[in-house]
Amino acid sequence: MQLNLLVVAGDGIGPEVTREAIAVMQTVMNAGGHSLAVTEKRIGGIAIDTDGTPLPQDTLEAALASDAVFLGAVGGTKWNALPPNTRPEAGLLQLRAALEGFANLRPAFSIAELASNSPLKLDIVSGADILFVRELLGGLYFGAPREWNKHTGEAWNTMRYTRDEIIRVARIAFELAQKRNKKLTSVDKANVLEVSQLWRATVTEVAKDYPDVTLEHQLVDSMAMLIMTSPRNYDVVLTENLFGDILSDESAVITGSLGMLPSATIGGKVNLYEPIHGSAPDIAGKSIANPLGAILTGALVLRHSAGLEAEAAAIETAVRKVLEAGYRTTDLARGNTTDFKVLSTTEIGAKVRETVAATLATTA
Ligand SMILES: NC(=O)c1ccc[n+]([C@@H]2O[C@H](COP(=O)([O-])OP(=O)(O)OC[C@H]3O[C@@H](n4cnc5c(N)ncnc54)[C@H](O)[C@@H]3O)[C@@H](O)[C@H]2O)c1
Ligand SMILES: CC(C)[C@H](C(=O)O)[C@@H](O)C(=O)O
Ligand SMILES: [Mg+2]
Repeated sequence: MQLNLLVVAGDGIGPEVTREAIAVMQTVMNAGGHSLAVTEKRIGGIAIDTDGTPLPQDTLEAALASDAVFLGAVGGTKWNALPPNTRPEAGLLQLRAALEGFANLRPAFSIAELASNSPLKLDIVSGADILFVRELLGGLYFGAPREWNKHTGEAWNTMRYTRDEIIRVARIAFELAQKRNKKLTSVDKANVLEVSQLWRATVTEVAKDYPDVTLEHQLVDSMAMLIMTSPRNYDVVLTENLFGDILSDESAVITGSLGMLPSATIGGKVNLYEPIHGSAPDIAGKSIANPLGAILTGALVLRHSAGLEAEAAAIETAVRKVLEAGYRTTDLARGNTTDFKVLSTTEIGAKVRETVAATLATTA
């Protein structure tokens, strides 16, 4: 098969980690007689600098014409003073809205080889495997009115959801729970917010169609604590947009680094794939960024947009084998340094490619 992938690498470490992810995908697809046709376009700060807008029209058109979109990261200190609607991040939000994907799947898992990387105790993280389903097109991110009134010194945003927006993302979460451990935890703030009361009532109603899935509701503040104290209690976790943004970064603590976690956004016209981390201005340009989250995002592209399950699994296995062999990026290099070898972004990417190629050659 041929997959037409639009790559928008963006800013900071975005291009560094994206390069490695695409190279791994190319290796795997070529080995299986498939082809990955890559088109590259600008988004974010780099697009502001060259085109005067964070989402140029030709990027948007190429995205809508592609089979899938892969985004590295956007943003950086250079553009921090801009108002929200012209910042690099606005380009990403416009792209998400245009592609219409509303279910952002964010796995957060413990990897045995990295368990000692987590500040959490081994017996707490070991075996944890959570799938966040984060609603991506609603809530405070897109609700109107929104404004910072400089004259009155007031600012406001609107957390808004419709019943239909909640139903469609809840259905995806329940269907995923059916294929996993049949447990769904819905996160809200229903003790304070009307929008959360609607969320809870609607999810409870949708649950009637999925009697094999156990539904529980959890308030977001206590959930932030429970995810750290008992991550193994959770299977699929359904959240509105902002709660999912926060809880998924927090859950990177289970894995040991924000640089490890992938995401896939489904349900719209074209799927969008992004590692969950940002442009990491503090480490950009040093070739020390961890590309494994981006590489695992590549596995999600193959699984959800190319139907290549075995190839996706081969990438995930290769990442584990590279860690098992003791290779680490700087963010993962905690503990006794004689136990592992620290590699650069490009070096660890090459290790994943070698490993996946060797695995595919033996299984061919
Ligand atoms: N999808 C995206 O494009 C996206 C996501 C999050 C943040 N951002 C943007 O990124 C910029 C920086 O935000 P931030 O600093 O709050 O978050 P960040 O995710 O960029 O970085 C947080 C911390 O994690 C580290 N980190 C992140 N990814 C890493 C990786 N792959 N390897 C090693 N270490 C890694 C960074 O060095 C930093 O110390 C902001 O402009 C923000 O808006 C973009
Ligand atoms: C950059 C920003 C718009 C984005 C978000 O808040 O969704 C990021 O934090 C993420 O997690 O993908
Ligand atoms: Mg985030």
